Amino acid sequence: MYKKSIQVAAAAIINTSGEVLIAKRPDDKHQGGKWEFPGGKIEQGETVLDALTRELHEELAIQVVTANPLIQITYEYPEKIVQLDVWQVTEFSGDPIGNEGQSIQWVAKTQLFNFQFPPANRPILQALLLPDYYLISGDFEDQADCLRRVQAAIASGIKLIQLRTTEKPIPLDLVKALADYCYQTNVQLLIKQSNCSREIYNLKGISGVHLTVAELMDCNGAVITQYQKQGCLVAASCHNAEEIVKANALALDFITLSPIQPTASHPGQLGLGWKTAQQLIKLAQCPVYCLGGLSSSDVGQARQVGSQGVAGISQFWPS
Ligand SMILES: Nc1nc2c([nH]c(=O)n2[C@@H]2O[C@H](COP(=O)(O)OP(=O)(O)OP(=O)(O)O)[C@@H](O)[C@H]2O)c(=O)[nH]1
Ligand SMILES: [Mg+2]
Repeated sequence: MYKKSIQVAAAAIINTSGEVLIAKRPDDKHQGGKWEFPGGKIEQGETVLDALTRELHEELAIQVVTANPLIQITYEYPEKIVQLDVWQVTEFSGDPIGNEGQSIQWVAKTQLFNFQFPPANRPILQALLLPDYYLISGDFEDQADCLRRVQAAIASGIKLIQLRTTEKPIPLDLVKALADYCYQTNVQLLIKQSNCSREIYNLKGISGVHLTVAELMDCNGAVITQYQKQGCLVAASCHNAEEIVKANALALDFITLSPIQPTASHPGQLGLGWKTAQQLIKLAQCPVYCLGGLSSSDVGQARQVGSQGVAGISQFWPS
């Protein structure tokens, strides 16, 4: 059956306290009664930013001053396909009002999950909550050294960490020490599924699991649902379209895409380059971190091609 596809510009408007503005959709509209990020259909001849500016003026009586791309999501509803181009609006003039009679509310980012949004919106909430950098742990000498490096990384502003070790299983003492520290500092710690036992995911301070590409391709939805029901984030490493399609089917919370540039750790392997990366990121229905041969100075470029930011080991792991 032919399904109509519509292009929509939507805004995560953020105030100086870091809260996000949400609005309630009228009961008689598609996904009526649910909360949304204000916005609407892109009209013929409009750029996304034109449409966003027009819609926010119509719906909220504000004028956009600064807006940057956040995430693009394509979602297939039973009756239509919606392509949402979501931008973050960090500066605007005027005081937002429900100009079409709709309720509006400022909400702390961490409270967004308590509101009912259309099903297309789940990745948008993740994109708002995830930071620009994803640290993948590198080599360390012993447990104390690992903890020291993680602490230094957190002190430098890192908020999301994947513990990657070659030891299987990861020593429980180490995981507990790291999880404790991450819990205290409000940092999200992900563990590789392959090298730990299930009980680890019940530890306070463990935020989720990162799947290798082999685990991703081998995985079924029931396993993922079980993790997500426990409140765990599920991430995976992807390198091509096939793997991204699998990550989409499993509704993962985020992925890494690599290698963007050639790296010393994979000699002889070409990088995807930014152009191919951009196409692959568009295909992904969750936030994507660019990985491989990048440094913190690449975060602007990474966001320009639609990704969440940059992941890395060598540039981010303290010595
Ligand atoms: N604005 C907005 N639309 C969303 C979100 N999530 C989501 O699935 N949608 C869907 O995207 C489409 C956007 O349409 P809209 O109703 O806002 O369009 P519009 O402002 O131009 O209004 P109109 O219906 O009067 O033309 C709807 O099908 C809506 O269900 C969201 O967070 N914000
Ligand atoms: Mg609208």
